[in-house]
This record gives sequence, C-alpha cells and structure tokens, in this order.
Amino acid sequence: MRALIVYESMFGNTEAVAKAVAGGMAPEVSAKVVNVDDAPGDLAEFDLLVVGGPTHVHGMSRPATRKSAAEQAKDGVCSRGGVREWIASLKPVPAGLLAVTFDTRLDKPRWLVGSAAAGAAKALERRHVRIICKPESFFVTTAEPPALAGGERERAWGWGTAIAAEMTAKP
Ligand SMILES: Cc1cc2nc3c(=O)[nH]c(=O)nc-3n(C[C@H](O)[C@H](O)[C@H](O)COP(=O)(O)O)c2cc1C
Repeated sequence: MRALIVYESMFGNTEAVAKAVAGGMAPEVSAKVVNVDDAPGDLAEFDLLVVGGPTHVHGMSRPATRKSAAEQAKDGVCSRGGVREWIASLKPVPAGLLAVTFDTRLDKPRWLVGSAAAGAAKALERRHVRIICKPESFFVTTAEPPALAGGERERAWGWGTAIAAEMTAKP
C-alpha cells in the first residue's frame, strides 16, 4: 500500500506534521512525503493521497497570503506554491484514489479561524477523489514564528497510525 503526502508549509509546522503522519503510517503504509513545490502530477502509483497545508485567512493559502507569510519568515519559507493551485492543476485522477486532508491552524473554534483542510477536501472531491475521513487540524501557537503546540507532533503520528490501520483493515 502506497501513500503520497503532499504538504505546503511556510514556517515548517505543516511540514513537521506531514513527516510525523508518515512516521505513524509505517510500516503498514509506505508514505512518500513531498513539498507541494515538488509534488508529482501523476498519482497512478498511489492508493492514498494525504494533503496538508497551513490555514490562511480561514482557508487554503492564496498567493497574497503566502507573500504575507514570506515577509514574516526571516529565514525564508518552505513552500513557494500552494495546495489549492496543485489540486487545481491535477490531471484526471486515477479511479479509486482515496484521500485525507489536514491543516495547521490556531487552537480556536473552526467557525472562528477556518480550516484549510476542509477546503482541500472539498477541492479534491470536486476532482472525484474519495475522502475517507473528516479533515483534521493540528494546532500552532500564536508565537512569531508559530510553533507546533505541545503534543501535536505525537497526535499527528497517532493520526497517521489510525489512517494506516483503516487502509489495511480486512473487510
Ligand atoms: C497570512 C496568514 C493568515 C493566517 N490566517 C489564519 C486563519 O485564518 N486562521 C488560523 O487559524 N490561522 C491563520 N494563520 C496562522 C497559520 O495557520 C499558521 O501560520 C500556520 O498554521 C503555520 O504553519 P506553517 O509553519 O506550516 O506555515 C495565518 C497565517 C498567515 C501567515
């Protein structure tokens, strides 16, 4: 079973979550973790797609919000592109491809701060990809630059383990 984990990250937190999710999926699911800037357009070799991005202005990032993040990131950003644009650029996806989405965001009610993962799930569904569990959020602090909140790396690892168990469960 093969998974592709595509992440977008400005300050490194979503990247850290993506790597923890991959760690949690092993060894049942072999996960390839790629920055959205290097993400392939052909998904034929994968059974599961995991897409993660930072929440910007209540949803997936846009060029203007990434520019704003880049101005705050003293050491430069991890990603130049965004998952919104990558999903839109996908060629027809292989039939039967499954997906899950996650984001990083502030630890406040979703109605207040939004969720990039919810937007990414909807965008993938529009591309006829089946979402197999509800979008998940991992929390960052309000520090500058933001950092993963305590315990979130471990929670991401556990989320990866749960998804791998779901994928490999016998019917
Ligand atoms: C331009 C901008 C807009 C943001 N808007 C939101 C928001 O609407 N809701 C939220 O919870 N966090 C918001 N944040 C905080 C980001 O979610 C946070 O920077 C991100 O999760 C960090 O992940 P990264 O290190 O992978 O970039 C915003 C951050 C930036 C730079």
